[in-house]
Amino acid sequence: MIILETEKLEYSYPDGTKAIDDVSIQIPAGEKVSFVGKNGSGKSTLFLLLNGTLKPKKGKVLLGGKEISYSSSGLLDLRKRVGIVFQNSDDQIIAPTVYQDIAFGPVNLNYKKEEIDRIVSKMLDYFGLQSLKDKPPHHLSGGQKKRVAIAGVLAMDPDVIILDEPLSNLDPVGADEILDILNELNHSGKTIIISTHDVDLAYKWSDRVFLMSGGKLIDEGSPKEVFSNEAQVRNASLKNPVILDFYHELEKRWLATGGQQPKDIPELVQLLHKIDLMRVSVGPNTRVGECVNLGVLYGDYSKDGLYEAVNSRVLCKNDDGTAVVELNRRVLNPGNICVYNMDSFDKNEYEQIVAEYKINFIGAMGKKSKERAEEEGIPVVCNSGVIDKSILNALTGNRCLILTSQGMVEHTSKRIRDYIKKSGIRLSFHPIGKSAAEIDENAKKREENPEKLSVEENKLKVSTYDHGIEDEETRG
Ligand SMILES: Nc1ncnc2c1ncn2[C@@H]1O[C@H](COP(=O)(O)OP(=O)(O)OP(=O)(O)O)[C@@H](O)[C@H]1O
Repeated sequence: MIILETEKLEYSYPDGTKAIDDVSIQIPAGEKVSFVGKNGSGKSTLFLLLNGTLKPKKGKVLLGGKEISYSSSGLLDLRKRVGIVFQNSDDQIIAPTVYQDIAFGPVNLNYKKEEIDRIVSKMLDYFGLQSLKDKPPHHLSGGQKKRVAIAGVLAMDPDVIILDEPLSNLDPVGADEILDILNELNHSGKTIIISTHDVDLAYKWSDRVFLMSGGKLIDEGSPKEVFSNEAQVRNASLKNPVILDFYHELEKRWLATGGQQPKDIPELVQLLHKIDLMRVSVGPNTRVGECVNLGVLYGDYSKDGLYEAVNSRVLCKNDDGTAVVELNRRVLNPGNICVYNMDSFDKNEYEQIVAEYKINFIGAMGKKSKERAEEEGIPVVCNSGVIDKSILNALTGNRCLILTSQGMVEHTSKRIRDYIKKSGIRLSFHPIGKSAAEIDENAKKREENPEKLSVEENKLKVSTYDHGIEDEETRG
């Protein structure tokens, strides 16, 4: 179903700058969408047109197939369904306290006081802002302000959330936290639209990419489709995702299977060629004929098992400090990955799992899971890029545990099962704890038989998002 679309949209600012030129797009409900383009390509203007802040000079904006109305009631309804988070949080946060700012939307929608309190309290909990609720928003850090701005939009329970450059000015961990939130919201059924110049983010994160240049839409499709057209990406004054550049260099040197488009590091690792000779850096005192230990190797060649390169003989040494070595393999068993739903955390169950699976690597995903893990004194060693890092750790024989929230169990399990299926590596994977196992079982059924997906199961999927606000009918 197409939730938001434009037909031949045009917009010029009063000074005559044509910011949007003949843009027709269709955004399917429930997708993660990125608009990518250099500064001034028209992304922010388009977003302001999508939520009715600007009115087009020509063309239409349609929500759920209906042209939007610019009457005050039409705009109120539109903004309830399509929320926008501005690039600069200071443009958005206007109330004297965090609480009042988050309450702003529900107050304007004339909700009853108890309903407003309930919604705001839920948002404060979800975004980890309870302790800051009475603070003036301009005293907050950039990451905290961004969370307040998103909470304020989410308080109106929109179907579509548009975020202009949501990660700009955030540190890497803060950026990962916002991405975790966006993924959770998307898994609860929300359509998430972002703008970014960060091609690596757009390539890895999105279901669909729209490429903008000079106010026009110049390409669209899956990230793999859009970023396979290097000339078009250059035309838009952008660069290729780093992972693709790196892969192309490996491909040229016959070090990786050609003609593919790895999306992340685990996918890239899977494409590495099996080689028996390797050029490596060695210490100044290493001599030809001696043996070196290279550590654990994996990738395309490890489909029949991981191996460790030990006692690899140095065949020749180069002036630049590198040497060609002959690999000597010792087969290793891959490790395993467990996924645990922190929303139904039970200390006894958790301790049993850690002991039974001999867990030695723990990652936490999502704000709430991270906080709960901290409260429980769980020794989390990884809290960003957790899925990829767990796969890479399991490949080197480690036994990993991913702590996440209920809404993310399905996504996490799917990513890991997809990796196992594509790579053929016999990593063992366990969604553990009763609720994680159930969610994974339902997801598997849906994947095997998508047409037969029952209404009940669909509902279950949406209801796994337990932080959202209630349905229309329960409002005052
Ligand atoms: N209020 C305004 N008045 C006149 N021109 C404007 C105004 N706002 C934006 N523009 C112009 O419209 C064009 C599109 O700007 P827009 O902000 O939509 O681009 P963008 O892709 O969001 O850029 P950025 O990545 O820098 O945020 C630019 O040429 C810009 O200078």
